[in-house]
Amino acid sequence: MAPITVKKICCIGAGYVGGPTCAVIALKCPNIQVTIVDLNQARIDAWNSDNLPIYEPGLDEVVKTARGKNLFFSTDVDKAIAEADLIFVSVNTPTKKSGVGAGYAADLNFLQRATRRIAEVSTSSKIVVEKSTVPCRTADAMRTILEANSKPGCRFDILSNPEFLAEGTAISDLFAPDRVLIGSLQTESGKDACAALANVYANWVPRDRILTVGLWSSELTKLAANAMLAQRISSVNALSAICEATGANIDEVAFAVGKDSRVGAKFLKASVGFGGSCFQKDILNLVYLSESLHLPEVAKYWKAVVDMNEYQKDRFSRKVVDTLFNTITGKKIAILGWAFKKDTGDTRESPSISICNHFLSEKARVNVYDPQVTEEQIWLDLDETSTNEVDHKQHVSISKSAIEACKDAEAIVICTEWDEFKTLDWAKIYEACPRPAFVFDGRLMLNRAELQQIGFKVVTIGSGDV
Ligand SMILES: NC(=O)C1=CN([C@@H]2O[C@H](COP(=O)(O)OP(=O)(O)OC[C@H]3O[C@@H](n4cnc5c(N)ncnc54)[C@H](O)[C@@H]3O)[C@@H](O)[C@H]2O)C=CC1
Ligand SMILES: O=C(O)[C@H]1O[C@H](OP(=O)(O)OP(=O)(O)OC[C@H]2O[C@@H](n3ccc(=O)[nH]c3=O)[C@H](O)[C@@H]2O)[C@H](O)[C@@H](O)[C@@H]1O
Repeated sequence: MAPITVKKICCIGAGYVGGPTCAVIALKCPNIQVTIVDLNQARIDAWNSDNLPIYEPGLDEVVKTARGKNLFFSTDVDKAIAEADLIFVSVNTPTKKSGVGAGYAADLNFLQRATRRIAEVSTSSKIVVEKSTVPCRTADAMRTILEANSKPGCRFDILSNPEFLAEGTAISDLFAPDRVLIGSLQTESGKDACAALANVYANWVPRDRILTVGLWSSELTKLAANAMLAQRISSVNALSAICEATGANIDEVAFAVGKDSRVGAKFLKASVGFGGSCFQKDILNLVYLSESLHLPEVAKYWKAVVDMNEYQKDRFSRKVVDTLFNTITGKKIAILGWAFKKDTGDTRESPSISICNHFLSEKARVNVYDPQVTEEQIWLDLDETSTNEVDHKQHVSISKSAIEACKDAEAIVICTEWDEFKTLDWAKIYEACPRPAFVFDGRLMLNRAELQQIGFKVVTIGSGDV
């Protein structure tokens, strides 16, 4: 059979993954027409405007270069499916909120609806690519749905092509990925489909970085990669508690441990805990999968990574209260950073939300500043997570600058590692704070000695003295 040449791509889901990933494909493959579709009209309108729906360094330039040439954003899902020869399914797969597996299993409703739509509107054969993160063997369910609903003469080859980009560095990750992983059935047509997708990536990714494996290995690799990354953070955060109790310093410990080339230096930064839409969701998904496979010890092992993360967020919040002489009632606390990490406006599962809610339960007055997160989003996050113990509308205010947020604050709590916090005029901030003035560095990012020199009492994750 002649090799399949992909000419038209449709991406279902214009979110944090579908948008940047397929915009980069369009940029790097001028001969392929890429249409990114979504049911959410507001999101598509934003993709078609000067104000893109997500903040990601370098994304504006990519979109502006390709949009209108070979990159299109639309709500006409059916038309884009019908025209495409390859379809990425890049819809959300959140943790299930109710029913069997609630709190653990992935909710595959969006994925299944998109799959059903592909079957219903396709009049020609398609390569269907799982881009969303899914439990192992989801491709089986997709195949069953596609085959049961397809028209005569349409065949569907299903590939798994999980995405490894991290938010904040999505564009550089997509330009130069460590690897691209493609899983397929090891049948002739499965391998042909795999080769067709590999040829798309080969427009800019070196061949030796394009890994081709079996479908189930590919699906499981994505969950495994996130679980192992998160495990490193929980490990270093667990050690940070020992450091605080012994006077050891977690940055020194992590640096020395990471010098062992078998361990490696990356992803060993102690923090207030990991956030983001995926680590927790994907580990819980792995826990559920392990339990379904009657592997309770394996489930328990991975669950501990999430438990340690909850412990770290709670431990940090308690430490703030303890240090402020066991009460923060009525005290003003500045939270610097609301996004789950720097260089993104994404707040999903951000540790700042849990930490703020902890302070609110102690009836503190909280002032929040983040350079990228909108006021509307901060209120939405608090509305969604409020326990109704305290009226957050009365106790929280949102500032337009870090300096404004810190004015009159008895404690300044760094939750996100935005670069601008390093270069703030800390002496000026100190002047506007009541004494004693505390800085809680939840990201180990500030120069402790300089702050102490100014007069601040400094408390950091993973080191002993105040
Ligand atoms: N956010 C990230 O950094 C990464 C996410 N992933 C995975 O990628 C998947 C997508 O994640 P995000 O892009 O963050 O989600 P998202 O929530 O930002 O975007 C998903 C989009 O799909 C749309 N959608 C849902 N059902 C649809 C349908 N039937 N037809 C058309 N559009 C539909 C939604 O309206 C939404 O705009 C998830 O499985 C996630 O685990 C993987 C790697 C990185
Ligand atoms: O599947 C996904 O969604 C993605 O999840 C993560 O990417 P992301 O969540 O965007 O960001 P990370 O850089 O991994 O950070 C996650 C959280 O861990 C925290 N973190 C990270 C590294 C570290 O050393 N310490 C630490 O606390 C970050 O501050 C953040 O809250 C993975 O890094 C990506 O490879 C993966 O594709």
